[in-house]
Amino acid sequence: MTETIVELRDLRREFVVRRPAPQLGSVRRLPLAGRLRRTRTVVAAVDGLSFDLAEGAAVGYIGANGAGKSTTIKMLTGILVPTAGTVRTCGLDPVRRRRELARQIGVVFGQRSQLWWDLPLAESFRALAAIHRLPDATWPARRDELADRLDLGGFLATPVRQLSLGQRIRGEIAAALLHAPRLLILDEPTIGLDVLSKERLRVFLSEQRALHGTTLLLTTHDMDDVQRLTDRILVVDHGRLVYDGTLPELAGRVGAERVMVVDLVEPVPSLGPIHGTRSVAVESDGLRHRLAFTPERTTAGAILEAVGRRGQVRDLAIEEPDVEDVVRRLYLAQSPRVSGDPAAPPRPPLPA
Ligand SMILES: Nc1ncnc2c1ncn2[C@@H]1O[C@H](COP(=O)(O)OP(=O)(O)OP(=O)(O)O)[C@@H](O)[C@H]1O
Repeated sequence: MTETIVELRDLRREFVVRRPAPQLGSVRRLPLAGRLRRTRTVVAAVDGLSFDLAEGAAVGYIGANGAGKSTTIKMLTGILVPTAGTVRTCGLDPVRRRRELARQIGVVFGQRSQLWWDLPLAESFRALAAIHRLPDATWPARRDELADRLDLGGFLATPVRQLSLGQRIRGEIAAALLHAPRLLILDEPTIGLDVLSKERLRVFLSEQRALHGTTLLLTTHDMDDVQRLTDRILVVDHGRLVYDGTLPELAGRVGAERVMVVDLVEPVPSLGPIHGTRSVAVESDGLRHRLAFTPERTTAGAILEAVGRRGQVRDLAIEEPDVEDVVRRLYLAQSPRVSGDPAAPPRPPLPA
């Protein structure tokens, strides 16, 4: 049976903020503070989250800026104490058993470093091996494997402050994996990386998962990361879970369309109505047609057959829905507060 590696129940974390204007999110007013008469408000950064992660899963944790992703990660890893609710990571209370937990998880915050800035990368690895009490007989081989897979061999003697961003992030990931954690949490790991570095990192993470069964929890604004690395997404909005399922299911649910691009042998200015489709564009004087459709209303096969009756098809491609657009649609459908009513209660989550 698959083990549950992360378990959240009604998890809540509040922050007290002082500002004059009412804000988005779940807000409870406290008495006015001092003579400045500034309003003290309590913001629920995480507002009653419940979900489980199964060991071996790869999960994208996504949401807009300020949705509560980092706050959740901090509670999962024992950095922040929850205001209410419970969290268990690897079966442990992350705050009370933070040290024990540290041996079972690896965490990478894209914008913060766990490496020693002035030490060569190799020395950081040595220090981490000592902290995790890794046996001398095994950890150097693990380091070498990671250095090889992450292309770090040439930088082991370089002080961390002299590494490029991409080299440092690879170093951070090697450091987080040195002790072979069961759970790897990545908070915006590819932020600021160029296209090639992002791609290399994704290949590496997929390999690690396949080789070691490492559970992956990823927060990112990069939807390519989500698409390439995860098989389940959790979408959070104002500290609440608004979707739990797969990306294709979500695309279907919010009515996101696929687009069939058909190239014809001879130009046809208009294909006329084709059941279940909408003409998005006619290009190259009628040689290329773009037809939007949802899998609920018709199939690619049926469209192709209908197009074939109107002209000879030379080539075709199907463009999947833009993931950013899918998530944007979910946000708009889900949260009336996004469209300007701060007091409106959030709608219940879409069922998975
Ligand atoms: N220490 C803090 N004090 C006050 N408010 C905080 C604090 N940390 C977070 N918040 C607030 O809690 C909310 C959630 O923040 P959080 O950093 O978890 O969001 P996020 O989803 O990780 O955003 P981003 O994608 O921008 O990193 C925000 O409104 C933020 O301003």
